[in-house]
Amino acid sequence: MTYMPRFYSDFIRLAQIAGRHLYIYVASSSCMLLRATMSKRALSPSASPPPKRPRISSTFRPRKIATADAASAVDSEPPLSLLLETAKNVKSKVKAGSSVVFWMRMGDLRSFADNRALSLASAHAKKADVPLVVLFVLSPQDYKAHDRSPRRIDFTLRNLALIKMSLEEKHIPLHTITEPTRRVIPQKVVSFLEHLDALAIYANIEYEVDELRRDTQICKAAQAKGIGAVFAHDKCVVEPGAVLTKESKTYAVYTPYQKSWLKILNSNIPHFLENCPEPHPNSELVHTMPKFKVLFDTPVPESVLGFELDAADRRKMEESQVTLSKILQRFLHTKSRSSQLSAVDPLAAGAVDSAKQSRIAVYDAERDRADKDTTSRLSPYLAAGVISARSCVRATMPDTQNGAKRVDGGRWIQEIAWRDFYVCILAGYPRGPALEDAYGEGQGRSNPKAELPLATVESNIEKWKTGQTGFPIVDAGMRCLNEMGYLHNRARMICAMFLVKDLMVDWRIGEKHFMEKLIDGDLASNNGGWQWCASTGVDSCPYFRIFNPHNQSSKADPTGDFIRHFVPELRSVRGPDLHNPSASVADKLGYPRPIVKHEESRARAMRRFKDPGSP
Ligand SMILES: Cc1cc2nc3c(=O)[nH]c(=O)nc-3n(C[C@H](O)[C@H](O)[C@H](O)COP(=O)(O)OP(=O)(O)OC[C@H]3O[C@@H](n4cnc5c(N)ncnc54)[C@H](O)[C@@H]3O)c2cc1C
Repeated sequence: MTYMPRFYSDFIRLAQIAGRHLYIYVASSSCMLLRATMSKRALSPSASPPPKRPRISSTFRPRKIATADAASAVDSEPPLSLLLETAKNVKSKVKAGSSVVFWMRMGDLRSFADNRALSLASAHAKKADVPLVVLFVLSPQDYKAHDRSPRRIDFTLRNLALIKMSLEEKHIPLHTITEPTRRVIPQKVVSFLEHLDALAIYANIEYEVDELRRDTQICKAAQAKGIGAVFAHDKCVVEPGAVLTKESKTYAVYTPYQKSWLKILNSNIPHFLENCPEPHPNSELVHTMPKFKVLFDTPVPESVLGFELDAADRRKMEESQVTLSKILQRFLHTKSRSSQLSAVDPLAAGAVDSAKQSRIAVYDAERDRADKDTTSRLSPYLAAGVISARSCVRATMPDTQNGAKRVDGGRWIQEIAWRDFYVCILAGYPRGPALEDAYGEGQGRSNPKAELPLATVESNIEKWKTGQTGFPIVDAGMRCLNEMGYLHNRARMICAMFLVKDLMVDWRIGEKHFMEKLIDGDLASNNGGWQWCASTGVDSCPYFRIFNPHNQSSKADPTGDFIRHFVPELRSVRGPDLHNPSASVADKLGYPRPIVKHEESRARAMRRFKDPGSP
């Protein structure tokens, strides 16, 4: 029996307006969480009273694991193919209309640069000489189904508020709907299209199963009413379906995928790296048309019920205004600094330019260090679509204007390809790739009851979540995640593998916890990352590769600064003790002793992998 993963129910660049820079939310010095660039939260300038905030029904229980029936339904009708087929299949004649609607989603929060569906919608509106309207649907049930973190929701709202203002400079309204019952979203959207007498709706594709099915429904309903529906690929550099094996299948192994990805990308750079034009402004007359005028007045809500930030998180939000391109430029042109932990302000003063020693130039050698700013820290922006993956790749091609149009495929570009890879896996194997359950079906990985009482397992999970395991690198990582909503990749791997292999806990528990905390939470990457660590996913780490947290600690944090920052109990400790404190040091400093013995748990994991069901 194969494991069926979750049933996928499912900062801002405001680049330039009228010659002035708009700003993005950025990771502040204390937190990846972002604060509005204004003294007060950047909300719609509207004077309208805030709309009633809908509740998520307490009876709403999203189905997390596919049933066999649901899985075979997904297999027989792959949702992405279904949507693409439906979108092609225009049966009725597209009627005349008086607007074009672009439906912005959580993953394409950019109103100016490089948004494919937005550009297409704008071109259509201009050609038809009708106004362009931007729609955003807030769906708390979908957020619950996807374990969205309040941080990610808050980030979305703050970005939306700024996008609304920037679009208004072009006389384009952004209308926000909050819909508490997700199953009615298709009819709500189609009614909105009818109300606006829309010619067509445009959106970038969301690759999760429920979202694809929802879009297929909308597509059919819109077409039946003579409204065009266009869904564009925008999330990836090379879209799902473009990189296939010789047998026309989605790759399940990264290395050949990445080679093929690079070849295909280089074979048609103008297409894959197209810089989609900004939307054209609407005529100012749109403000005099009652149907459109009211849309300018819809405020962006300040929060979504059930996803409010707690007071501590709110306090951590700090102001910071920078252009997003600056973060990227720093990564491309300045040296990494040990004064810069992986989660502090990516734009703190003191960066030093260097062509040979820039962070991207030494990325291959340094990327696993969590005690320096070795990586780009663009993931929150990429996950929210504030920056496109295309533009990240373009930025590494400085000679493009001079005619050298090749992507070099260096290590950092390979990470962007990993992101694409996981999206392809989600789209190509929506019920999950046919992989063996690492511990054997029915062994109850969330409760390895053969050995441990449930209470012990639950207590271990709690200690892992709160960073009280007695393994400094794991605790630093988990506390960083909790405090910042962001974690360095190597630290994610160490924490994840510890949960799965040392504590023998079902990786899905960790996957959910990460999603609920991360500001860059993304189903494809998070699920892929977790399955990699659990040795269950595509091209995952071999089961016998079990990180020793102490050894990993000295590699990921050779200076010890990362641990000392996030585990204040150990701030006075120097040398190897920091990575593996003795019982007497731990007791003296009030730091917990290790909750498991790594060598024993390693041996147990090996036994269980080789012989699922063994104690
Ligand atoms: C258990 C686990 C969970 C993860 N969950 C997420 C998640 O929810 N969202 C998310 O964006 N990434 C996730 N990752 C991947 C990775 O940890 C982050 O993308 C990375 O740490 C972001 O930091 P950065 O922007 O500085 O990355 P850089 O090293 O600068 O890489 C550039 C970009 O490439 C992409 N990327 C890099 N590594 C990976 C990877 N292993 N898989 C997929 N894409 C990658 C990201 O978009 C990243 O921003 C997870 C990894 C693990 C092991």
